[in-house]
Amino acid sequence: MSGLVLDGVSAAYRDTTVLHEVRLTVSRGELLVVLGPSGAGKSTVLRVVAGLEPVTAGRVHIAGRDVTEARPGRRNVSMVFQSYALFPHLTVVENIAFGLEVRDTPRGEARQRARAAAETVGCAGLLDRRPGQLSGGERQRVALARALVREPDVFLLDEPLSNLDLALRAEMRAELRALHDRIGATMVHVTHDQTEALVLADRIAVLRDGRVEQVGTPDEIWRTPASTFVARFVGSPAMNLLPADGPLRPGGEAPTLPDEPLEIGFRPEAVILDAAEGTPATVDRVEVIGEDAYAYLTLSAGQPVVARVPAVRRPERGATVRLDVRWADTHLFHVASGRRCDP
Ligand SMILES: Nc1ncnc2c1ncn2[C@@H]1O[C@H](COP(=O)(O)OP(=O)(O)OP(=O)(O)O)[C@@H](O)[C@H]1O
Repeated sequence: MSGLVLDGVSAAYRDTTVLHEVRLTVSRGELLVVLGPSGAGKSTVLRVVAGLEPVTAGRVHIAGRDVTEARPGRRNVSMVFQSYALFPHLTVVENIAFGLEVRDTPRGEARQRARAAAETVGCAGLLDRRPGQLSGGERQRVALARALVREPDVFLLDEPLSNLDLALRAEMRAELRALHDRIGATMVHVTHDQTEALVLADRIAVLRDGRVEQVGTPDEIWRTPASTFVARFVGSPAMNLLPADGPLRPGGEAPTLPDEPLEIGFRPEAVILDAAEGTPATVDRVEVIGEDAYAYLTLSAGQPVVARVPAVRRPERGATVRLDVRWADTHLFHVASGRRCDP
């Protein structure tokens, strides 16, 4: 059974449509990450599911129930925000229990369930503190416990890790995944961070200008990006894209190409730098990050290419190198539509 279905959902702020017929199905117990750049409409997807914004077209189903017209309080979803939105004057246990108490759960029971939720997310030692006395990571746990305690049909997480520093973010990411696996909850997690999406998700929905560009497992998104947009958005540095009739002729067995303008995509790690028969390129800049180096090159016709090489074998700035890439490591896209071409 589906945990959540968005069936052709459109939404608008005043006269501006920001979601265009979004179709998404999240299975019960699945963790779907909605990934996209700023302004793509990610938060609006969550707000529509939570009932905080009306739809202008389409239907929303939660746990098999059509909730398109239902008020937020009747949807049984919990939302976790980037800002945590904890009440500063309440203690941790009061913050967690709050949502139950306003729904008339007897106080004793609410507190007991709050303690159990705090236990689940690892903040049981903080129950009597107030939010001002907590670190960012601890506040995040409390916000998660508060969402958890209501046993919602769907968890909606809006960039919940983006206020944390890099190390804590990686740690909380792993914990969030473990929490998901433990409680088997249906979750929709919004982020613009592709690493977070690749690590966390069962499936990723890439959103662009209010439209779903591709939905797939992290592996599918990485290995068979459906468009140049997805290809460039997922991966850092971004995938290289060159005209197929340009100077770079990949090596190995060539596919039969359709007779229309195409782009060849290949990731920085697919570039071979010291190929005997390769295409000449100039090294503009080299960045070393630990064991890896990224060489920023320009081909003779002026196109930029990024190559990842072991730091110990990095070329010198200003040097001329010969680069190659194997057909097997390339992706093809139609220039006109930007969509993937699988010849
Ligand atoms: N209350 C509002 N009134 C008018 N326009 C809005 C409102 N909220 C968002 N928008 C617009 O709707 C579009 C989608 O916004 P949304 O917040 O859903 O994007 P997002 O992908 O979550 O972005 P971010 O990653 O920056 O949070 C943007 O163009 C934004 O400017």
